[in-house]
Amino acid sequence: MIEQVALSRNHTIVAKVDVDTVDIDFSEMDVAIDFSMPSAAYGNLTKCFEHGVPVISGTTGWLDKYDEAVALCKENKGAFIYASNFSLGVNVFFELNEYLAKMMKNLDQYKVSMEEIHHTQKLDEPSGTAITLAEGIIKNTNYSAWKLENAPAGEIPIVSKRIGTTPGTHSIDYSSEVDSIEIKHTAHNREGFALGAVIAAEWIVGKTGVFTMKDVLNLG
Ligand SMILES: NC(=O)C1=CN([C@@H]2O[C@H](COP(=O)(O)OP(=O)(O)OC[C@H]3O[C@@H](n4cnc5c(N)ncnc54)[C@H](O)[C@@H]3O)[C@@H](O)[C@H]2O)C=CC1
Ligand SMILES: O=C(O)C1=N[C@H](C(=O)O)C[C@H](O)C1
Repeated sequence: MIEQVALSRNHTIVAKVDVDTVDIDFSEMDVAIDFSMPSAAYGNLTKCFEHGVPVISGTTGWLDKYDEAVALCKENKGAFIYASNFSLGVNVFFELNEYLAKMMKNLDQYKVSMEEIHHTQKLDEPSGTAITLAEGIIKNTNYSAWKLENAPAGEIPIVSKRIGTTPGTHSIDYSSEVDSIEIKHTAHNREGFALGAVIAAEWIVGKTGVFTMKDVLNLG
């Protein structure tokens, strides 16, 4: 999908890398896009930084090494964007989530919960997007952590479901005894993720530093 979107925007694919690729020619690359596997992402980023190639990273499930990746990028005067979700709609949804969380902060009668639904091939749970959403709530409320399923008071419960070929659905619910407020993002297909990643790749060429999709999309 990334290749298709990149070609449609008049880019050239100079290398395609998979698990069995032995030699990579970095010489013609303006930018690399990594959507691989949790266990592979950090190694792939490292190689790109060492070769002075900016990286757009969409792989989830490797963030225990995010700080190391940032340090390595800076050390090599490289350029780097990680996003748990590159779709334009989800990046607006991230902002909406934080805005709603700020308003709900002092309304103790509402309890928050989150649900994410993805295809059955997905390796990680909860989704990277759900973790970003939970972090957005934690930053703006008195919730201290998130937990899969049964969370104790003060932590955000996340329910992960794996159903068929679902591209990615995330919903956040604040419920009280008398009513509920729900916000939800539904990806209709995977094209939005690829388009956002290619837009980020176009944006980062020629820049040095560690950025986010908020920078790319100029979202306030
Ligand atoms: N940030 C975002 O917007 C999105 C993130 N993702 C994430 O991207 C990752 C990949 O997801 P999918 O495309 O659904 O998985 P997939 O399984 O369809 O594709 C992953 C590919 O990576 C390859 N691979 C394995 N080891 C590799 C290595 N060492 N170097 C390079 N490639 C390697 C696999 O052979 C496979 O072709 C997951 O972590 C997923 O959560 C997926 C969609 C959107
Ligand atoms: O694995 C996927 O498919 C997706 N992964 C990302 C995530 O973990 O949040 C983004 C999107 O939801 C699709």
